[in-house]
Amino acid sequence: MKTFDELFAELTDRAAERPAGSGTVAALDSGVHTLGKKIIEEAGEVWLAAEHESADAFAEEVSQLLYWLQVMMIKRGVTLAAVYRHL
Ligand SMILES: N=c1c2ncn([C@@H]3O[C@H](COP(=O)(O)OP(=O)(O)OP(=O)(O)O)[C@@H](O)[C@H]3O)c2ncn1[C@@H]1O[C@H](COP(=O)(O)O)[C@@H](O)[C@H]1O
Repeated sequence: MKTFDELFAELTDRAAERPAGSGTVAALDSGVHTLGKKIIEEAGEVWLAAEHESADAFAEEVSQLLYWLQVMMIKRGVTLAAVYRHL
């Protein structure tokens, strides 16, 4: 288990070190347009899970949406602090 901030740190390392086989590296290389479509897809899955699935299945979909949002943040060079400023 990891926190939101811990995942962001891990993904930031992946972006810097670019280890072979990292799905995050491949996702970053796919570009903002592709990442945007993935975020929309995952958001849809969150919505459907909220309406039709268990709490645990819903939580899993939320975790995936958070992952893809973090990948987009890293792609755009946006830090957690920049986001937290708006909360
Ligand atoms: N938390 C995640 C995470 N959440 C979601 N995903 C990706 O998002 C996809 C979402 O699954 P779906 O079922 O919606 O999509 P799918 O249709 O099965 O998958 P696709 O065919 O669309 O890729 C997963 O298949 C993963 O590719 C994640 N990929 C990685 N992580 C974590 O990120 C860290 C770095 O991972 P790597 O870069 O792969 O080393 C590790 O701690 C991982 O656990």
